[in-house]
Amino acid sequence: MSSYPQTRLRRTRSTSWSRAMHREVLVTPADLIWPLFVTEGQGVEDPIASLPGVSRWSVDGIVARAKEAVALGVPCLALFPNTQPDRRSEDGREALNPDNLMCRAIRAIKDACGDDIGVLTDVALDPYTSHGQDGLIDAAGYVLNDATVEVLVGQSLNQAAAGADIIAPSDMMDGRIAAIRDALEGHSHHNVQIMSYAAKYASAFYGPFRDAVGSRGLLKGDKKTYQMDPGNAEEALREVEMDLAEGADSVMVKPGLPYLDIAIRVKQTFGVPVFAYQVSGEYAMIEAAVAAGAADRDAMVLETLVAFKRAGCSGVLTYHAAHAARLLGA
Ligand SMILES: NCC(=O)CCC(=O)O
Ligand SMILES: [Mg+2]
Repeated sequence: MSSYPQTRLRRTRSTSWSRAMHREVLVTPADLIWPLFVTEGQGVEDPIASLPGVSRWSVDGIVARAKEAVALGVPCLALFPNTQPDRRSEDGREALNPDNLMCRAIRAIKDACGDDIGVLTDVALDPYTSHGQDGLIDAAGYVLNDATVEVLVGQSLNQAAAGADIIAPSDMMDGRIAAIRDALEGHSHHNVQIMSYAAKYASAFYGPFRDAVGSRGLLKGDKKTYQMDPGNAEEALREVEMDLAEGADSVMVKPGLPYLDIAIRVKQTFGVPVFAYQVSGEYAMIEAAVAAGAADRDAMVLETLVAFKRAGCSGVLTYHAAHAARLLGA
């Protein structure tokens, strides 16, 4: 009888096989990039209180995580060093040391896993500076753009020489992608990619990360003179456009879930590979909800990841990567 709808969208939802058949986007382990924190020592696993379930690992433990990632089908790791306080300085020069923690971790992973896994390395000075800012500062504490870019170029070459596959500048200085691309080409690192943290916002969601790399207590002030204002979206498109013109292979939006509108706009405007960083505060929110008995971790993690895919992302940096890959592989 015509009082009933001809079109019933519930029809295709009525069974599990049909839902599977009509699903528009899927998450697979290949969509995940696993951020890992490296610390000094041997056999060290150092849990991070504000990121329950996440630890800093010494280089041997990082290699074990890399092998775990390969087995799980996770294609790439993102490395962050917890630099010892006595190796931090005003100018962050430890970033240029070919034997720094980061370079030792890159070499160890590449020795153990070769091209079975990609290594993405963060370029910015905050893990190396005594003031916790991402660049060099003047007497007033202002982060200097061009002087910082020069150091970032050296940091990038240092990481590429150690075997990094993807250089990921997270500093938000202007012009650094062109400078780094030029230097990589000049040193025959033609196939070293650049994933630019193109639209990185000055966010309240980074707190646990600063604990993890040991910069929270050091940081005075904020990063609002270089990271983006959360109210801006048009500006994110300009940031992305510039970084692509300067030679970025892919771009990142960060944080993740609160900025999905930016991810989809970048994808629809430029059609390039877009990645999102589900940052430490987002991870901590999920874990806090689970600890409070308010959420089902597995369902929530997978739902957030599919949201990134729906928003056009090629992949997601997430501290839940190994857990999610296990769920997806099961
Ligand atoms: N450059 C990397 C980060 O700042 C990560 C932030 C986070 O996970 O909170
Ligand atoms: Mg920029």
